[in-house]
Amino acid sequence: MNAIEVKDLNKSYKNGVKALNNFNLKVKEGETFSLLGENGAGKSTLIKILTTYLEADSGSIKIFDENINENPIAIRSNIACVAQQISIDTHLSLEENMIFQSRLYKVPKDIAISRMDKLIDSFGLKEYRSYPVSSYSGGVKRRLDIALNMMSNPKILFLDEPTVGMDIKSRMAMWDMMKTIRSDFNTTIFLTTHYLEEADILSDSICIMKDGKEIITGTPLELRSFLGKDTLKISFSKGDKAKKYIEELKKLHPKTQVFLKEDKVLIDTDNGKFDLNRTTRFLIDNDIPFYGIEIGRPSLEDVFLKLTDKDLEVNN
Ligand SMILES: Nc1ncnc2c1ncn2[C@@H]1O[C@H](COP(=O)(O)OP(=O)(O)OP(=O)(O)O)[C@@H](O)[C@H]1O
Repeated sequence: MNAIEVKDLNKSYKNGVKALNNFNLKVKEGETFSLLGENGAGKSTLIKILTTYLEADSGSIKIFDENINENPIAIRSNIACVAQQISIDTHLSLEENMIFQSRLYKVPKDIAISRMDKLIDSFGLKEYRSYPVSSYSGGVKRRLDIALNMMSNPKILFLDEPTVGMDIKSRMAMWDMMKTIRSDFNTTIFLTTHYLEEADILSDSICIMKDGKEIITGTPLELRSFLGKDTLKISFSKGDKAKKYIEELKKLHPKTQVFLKEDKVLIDTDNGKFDLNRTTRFLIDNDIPFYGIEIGRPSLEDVFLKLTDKDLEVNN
């Protein structure tokens, strides 16, 4: 079943900006879905519409097969949205916040207590249970905020850039938490992030959007294979050495893209193994002092940069 199904969604603001332009999307139940796009692509507008804070101009949205406009109150009780600004009361402890939240959602007391225990246990938050939330770091506060939002047992959890500005240790703790939400609670996660590595690690599906349109949706593997090519990477001791030899490498690979990235020359290739062999031979035969040569698959970042390139036509 689809948790979310969006068809031909349009939204323009009063200033004339068309934030969503015939946007389409499907998110499957139980998956972790990441929405990627440059600043201004329309991600926040979409989340605001999906969480019923904003109305679209046209198009349709179904959340678990229910039309969002027909019963927004029922929809709201099935979703939770954690924005970048935390909603947890920092004067209270996590436990006090959770009990308060359960009352807001009219969760019976015994269910609320067992749910709270399970959440605290699953997320490894015991040490943060009883002290005021204000006593913890920003990264911990954000994890507590997510735990709090899980008290209503949402079917879909929207996370808007949950790790922005965090150090790597806090980000990894947050990733563990998201993996636990998926595995222990079967909650569908709808994530926006600017960190491609994060989307790659966590997502079942990724949608890249640009100018209010979906450009591509697929698994991280499918997106990577979109470029369909290997990249040959030749490392030099310094950037100026790479610069010195790039012209010769361009002559060896006249039909593909050969470009400089710091102290490396990168070459797109359709036949990695063949080009690896002949390029290595060329470097050795011509006494070119390289450090190393390797072939690799394009990263998600390569795909993202290619697809969101300002000069690229969007054909949907
Ligand atoms: N309230 C508003 N009034 C007018 N224009 C708006 C409003 N909110 C957003 N926009 C415009 O709509 C477009 C999409 O904005 P949106 O915030 O949805 O993008 P985003 O992908 O979330 O960007 P970011 O990654 O920077 O948060 C942008 O051009 C933005 O300037």
